[in-house]
Amino acid sequence: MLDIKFIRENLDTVKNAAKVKNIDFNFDLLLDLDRDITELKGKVQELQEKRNSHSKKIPKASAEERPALIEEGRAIGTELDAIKPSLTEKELELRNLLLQAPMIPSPDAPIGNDENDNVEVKKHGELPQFNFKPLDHVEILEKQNWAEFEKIAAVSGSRSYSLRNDMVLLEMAMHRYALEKLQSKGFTLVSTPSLAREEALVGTGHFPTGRDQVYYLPEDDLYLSGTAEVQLNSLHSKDILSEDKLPILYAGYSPCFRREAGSYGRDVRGLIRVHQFMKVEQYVICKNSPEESNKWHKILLETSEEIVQDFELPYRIVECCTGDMGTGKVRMYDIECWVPSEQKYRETHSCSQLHDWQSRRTNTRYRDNDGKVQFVHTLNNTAVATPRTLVPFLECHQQEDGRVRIPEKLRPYLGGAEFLGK
Ligand SMILES: Nc1ncnc2c1ncn2[C@@H]1O[C@H](COS(=O)(=O)NC(=O)[C@@H](N)CO)[C@@H](O)[C@H]1O
Repeated sequence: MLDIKFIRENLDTVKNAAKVKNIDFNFDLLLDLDRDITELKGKVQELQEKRNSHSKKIPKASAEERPALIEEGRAIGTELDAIKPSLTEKELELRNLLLQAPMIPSPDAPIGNDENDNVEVKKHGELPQFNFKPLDHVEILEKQNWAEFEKIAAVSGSRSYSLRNDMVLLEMAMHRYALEKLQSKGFTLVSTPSLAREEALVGTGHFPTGRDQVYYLPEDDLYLSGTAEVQLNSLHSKDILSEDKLPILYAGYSPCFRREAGSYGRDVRGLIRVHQFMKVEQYVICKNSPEESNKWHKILLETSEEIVQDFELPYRIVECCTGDMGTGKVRMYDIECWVPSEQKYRETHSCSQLHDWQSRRTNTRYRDNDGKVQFVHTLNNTAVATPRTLVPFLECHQQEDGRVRIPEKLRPYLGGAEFLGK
């Protein structure tokens, strides 16, 4: 969320942010509301002062003056009561609008419309060359009895899957590997619920615009979050942390749920786009400094690169353009891993810095060493998300005999096995 003062004083900058992010935002309505609220607050203040000075006269007044004075005081109170509901309504309307105002993107972020305008900034790893006809990930899974789709779809609906046998162990090995790596880098491991209250989804920026992507449980007024970022981002809501406690590094581990509304027909086969998946999430709260945010953005990205390299997957990094990064982001990189059956790179990680856009929503602050209270900066990145990561993994490591080679770094988590499958 932006500071309304910032918008008043930098209207062109904020209008440009909406333009380059293709966000249709009604600044005139926002500023009209802002003006109305300022006027109404002025009126309330004036009436309260009038009522205070007025009420002081009553004890000193004579018996015949008193009834008129009391009546006038009552009239002021009635006028005040008449203003408050519309002031409250306009303040709520302004807040809801402010929640949709776009964060200013980094001047270094590429300007563009959508993912086609994302810029490739790095490529790593040789693409696999097969001297046999490679299978796609669904064929590998079915050949090895490593997953089931049809029967579970009859039970759980579309975009569901169940992993079986060694695939369950491989998925856990990937998460265990990522969690241990993050722990070794000083991250606090946190298993989080997927259930979340509305304000936690507002806190990350998933609400108000992304409601249609989130499962809702009306009886309990709870939501199923699509990422542990939601829970981690509200853990310190309303806190005033001390600077020496920063940065806070969390590795969140949770089931993630997504409705994938609007993705009808996309990636309907297999494990790329499902309704429920597991993710290890890197999440950082740091001090209010663009340099500090850039430093952690780089660390988070490099950590995920290490994991992808340890999985021996060819990948590229793209910097997301302004039209693809979303409302709250300052800067965002995706890691995309090579999927042979599609002959293209597919997103497996998303690494973002948001400065104080989220912390203004959760009111997460810190007292700096000069005693000044400031909003923190937040960042997040995927460490590993399955089953999507299994797709490049199975396809790139498949052998002609149908087995799948296990990269050296993962073998200790799979009883030392060099291959899975028969
Ligand atoms: N519907 C889905 N099915 C399977 N995997 C998914 C799905 N949606 C996202 N993912 C995985 O989760 C990763 C992170 O999702 S994200 O929305 O891009 N980003 C976040 O959630 C951030 N909190 C960083 O993790 C994606 O890169 C992808 O690997």
